[in-house]
Amino acid sequence: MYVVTAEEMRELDRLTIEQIGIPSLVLMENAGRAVAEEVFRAAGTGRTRWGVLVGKGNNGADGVVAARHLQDAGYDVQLLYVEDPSLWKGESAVQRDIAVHYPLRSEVYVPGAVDWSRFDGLIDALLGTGSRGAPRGPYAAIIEEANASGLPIAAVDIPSGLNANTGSLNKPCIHAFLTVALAFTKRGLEQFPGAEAAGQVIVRRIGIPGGLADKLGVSTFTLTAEEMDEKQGLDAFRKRRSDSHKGSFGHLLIAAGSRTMSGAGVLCTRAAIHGGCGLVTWALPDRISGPLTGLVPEAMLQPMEDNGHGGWSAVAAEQLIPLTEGKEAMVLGPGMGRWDGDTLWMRAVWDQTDVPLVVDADGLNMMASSGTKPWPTRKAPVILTPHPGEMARLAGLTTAEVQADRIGLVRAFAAERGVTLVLKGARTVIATPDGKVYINRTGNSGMAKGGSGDVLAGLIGSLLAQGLHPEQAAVIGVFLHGQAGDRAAADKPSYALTASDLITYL
Ligand SMILES: NC(=O)C1=CN([C@@H]2O[C@H](COP(=O)(O)OP(=O)(O)OC[C@H]3O[C@@H](n4cnc5c(N)ncnc54)[C@H](O)[C@@H]3O)[C@@H](O)[C@H]2O)[C@H](O)CC1
Ligand SMILES: [K+]
Repeated sequence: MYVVTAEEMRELDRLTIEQIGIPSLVLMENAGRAVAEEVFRAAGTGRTRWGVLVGKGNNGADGVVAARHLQDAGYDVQLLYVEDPSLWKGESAVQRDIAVHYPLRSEVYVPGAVDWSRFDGLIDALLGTGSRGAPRGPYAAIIEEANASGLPIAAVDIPSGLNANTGSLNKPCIHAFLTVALAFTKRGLEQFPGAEAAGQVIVRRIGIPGGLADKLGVSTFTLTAEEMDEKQGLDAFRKRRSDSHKGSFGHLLIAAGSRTMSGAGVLCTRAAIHGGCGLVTWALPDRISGPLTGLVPEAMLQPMEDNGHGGWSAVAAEQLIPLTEGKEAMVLGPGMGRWDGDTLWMRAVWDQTDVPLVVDADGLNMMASSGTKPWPTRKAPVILTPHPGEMARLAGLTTAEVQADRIGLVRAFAAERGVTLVLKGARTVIATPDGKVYINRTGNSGMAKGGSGDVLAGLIGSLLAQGLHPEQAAVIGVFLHGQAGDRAAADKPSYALTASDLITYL
């Protein structure tokens, strides 16, 4: 599904109206009717007294249309105009006049004077994609009162106060249980904290042709299960050739684990095996290889020169590099730890190997220690899998800055570095070097635990080793990782979910 910015949405509206010739009022009628249908679906015949909070722009006008349709369906509806509607222009004025003649009951909002107990629910039609900055004046006051009322709020297009492009919340911002996104979902509805403020997001067509988004070059997407099958080839990938042997599914090299973080290597290796690749070789410091023998019996262990403490510092890059021969991909980083000179070491591996490479955890930190200057584009593809903290170090930002506009950041970073980038966290985003961004919707808070990332790195490496394109490996890996978490969370409380469960449920 396409995910648009406020600017893209405005342009799509404009093209539909001016070039296709669908009048603005027709789009608005479709929008308001869709909102009414979804509110009716959610509230049924139990909660029938609805207040509609109406702003002065087109978002408010959509709300007036919704009010008409809800009244027709038998609801008791009251418009609350946030500003004096006699000053309104354009479509808003048209809808205001229709409301007078229909008639719909209306009043102008006076701060502190609304008896909210008259309502069973509210429709937020205050601000949409035309809003700028934090809600001001009476808009701010009515949002505060509406939130404080405790009533369920259904938002038209976006919750008022949400930054539609980044998902950050202005103060104040409506907290909705339902958001009816018009024509396309918006970036801000698909990233936290916006996704939380929006509640359930339902996208409704209003007459803007879907193909127009492609024409305009919209390149941000969410992926439904159906789209995973059809567009990302997940269905085809699941069908393993019956005349296959272990050599058919690739050989993955994993460089991971050290004395205090051996589990990262175990999880990564197990996830890789469960992800379907034919062979996995796990390179690890010699001292820990003994105790771990037999823990992952399906993998081959490659003990490396030990520094005496189960660490990697004695392993020359020249010892690791030849191990990539005959491998289809490599994962580097989970639980490796850090040591003096590790950045140069990592750079040597980067420059002198030509297998597709997944860099995670300490591998990313080694890269970050060289500063923010991009490393030369590798011959073979690279997938970086940072969490927000690692991303911050790579980009020379704070974690808060990373989280403030995840989509904008990953798109720019992936393009600049020529890598596929997986920025983890609730609603993981994946950016490709050619400027596409995918937002993942699977997964849950039970996965917010140490080890989840190691599983993801191993899984993506496994998919790369099986010959998937880096974009496909990253998108399918992230999707399946979250889906495994969702299946696990259906069987046990999310508190009790473990990274090992993710592997089981793969
Ligand atoms: N034909 C169409 O274009 C369609 C649009 N749809 C709906 O329209 C909104 C976007 O409407 P727009 O008129 O561009 O803006 P808003 O209603 O979001 O904003 C109204 C108005 O509010 C003022 N304002 C802006 N920021 C603030 C603020 N922070 N505090 C207070 N006031 C603010 C400003 O003057 C704006 O003009 C879209 O979301 C859809 O709901 C329909 O979908 C149909 C097609
Ligand atoms: K709104």
